[in-house]
Amino acid sequence: MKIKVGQGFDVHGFAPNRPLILGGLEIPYERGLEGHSDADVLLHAITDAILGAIGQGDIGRHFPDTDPAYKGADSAELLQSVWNLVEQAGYRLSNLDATLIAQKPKMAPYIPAIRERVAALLQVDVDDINVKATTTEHLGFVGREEGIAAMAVVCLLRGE
Ligand SMILES: Nc1ccn([C@@H]2O[C@H](COP(=O)(O)O)[C@@H](O)[C@H]2O)c(=O)n1
Ligand SMILES: C[C@@]1(CO)OP(=O)(O)OP(=O)(O)OC[C@H]1O
Repeated sequence: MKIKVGQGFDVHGFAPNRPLILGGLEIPYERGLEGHSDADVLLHAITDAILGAIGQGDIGRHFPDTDPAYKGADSAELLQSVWNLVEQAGYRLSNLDATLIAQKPKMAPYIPAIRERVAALLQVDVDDINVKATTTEHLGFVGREEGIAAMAVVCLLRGE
């Protein structure tokens, strides 16, 4: 059996008058994240982890932030198009683990729905998806509530 592992990391700064989109869901909060797309920092980290696992570079190579086609893009659609590459290459998901690094908002109430949403986007078992959150104990840009970071690790399998 072939095993491939990839990791992803992304950061977006907060901006006023934007919805906060995380894991493909709108999270109730007073500010959203700035970006060329919908700025879904969690799905961007997951997308980069998947691209890393299959040796296909990064999200910016596939969907450049200079391309007007991706202005306001739905990051869920970007993730699904990258997942198609995984399936075409004959890989399936072993498991995916992601961390949201946010001082605010409190993510715990939304984590189950985000897990379900990510599993649905990839058409995988929700048990193979884990999403968690941590603060930085008020330290650094996250601690100053200037933005949100996300990390993800994915493990893909091919063959028996
Ligand atoms: N934005 C966040 C950050 C954290 N949580 C939950 O709180 C727990 C404690 O976080 P610490 O950073 O103080 O270790 C963490 O394990 C998460 O369950 C959260 O819901 N939203
Ligand atoms: C998703 C893309 C493309 O719209 O734009 P952003 O929303 O700015 O996100 P980022 O994580 O900076 O990089 C990937 C981009 O190419």
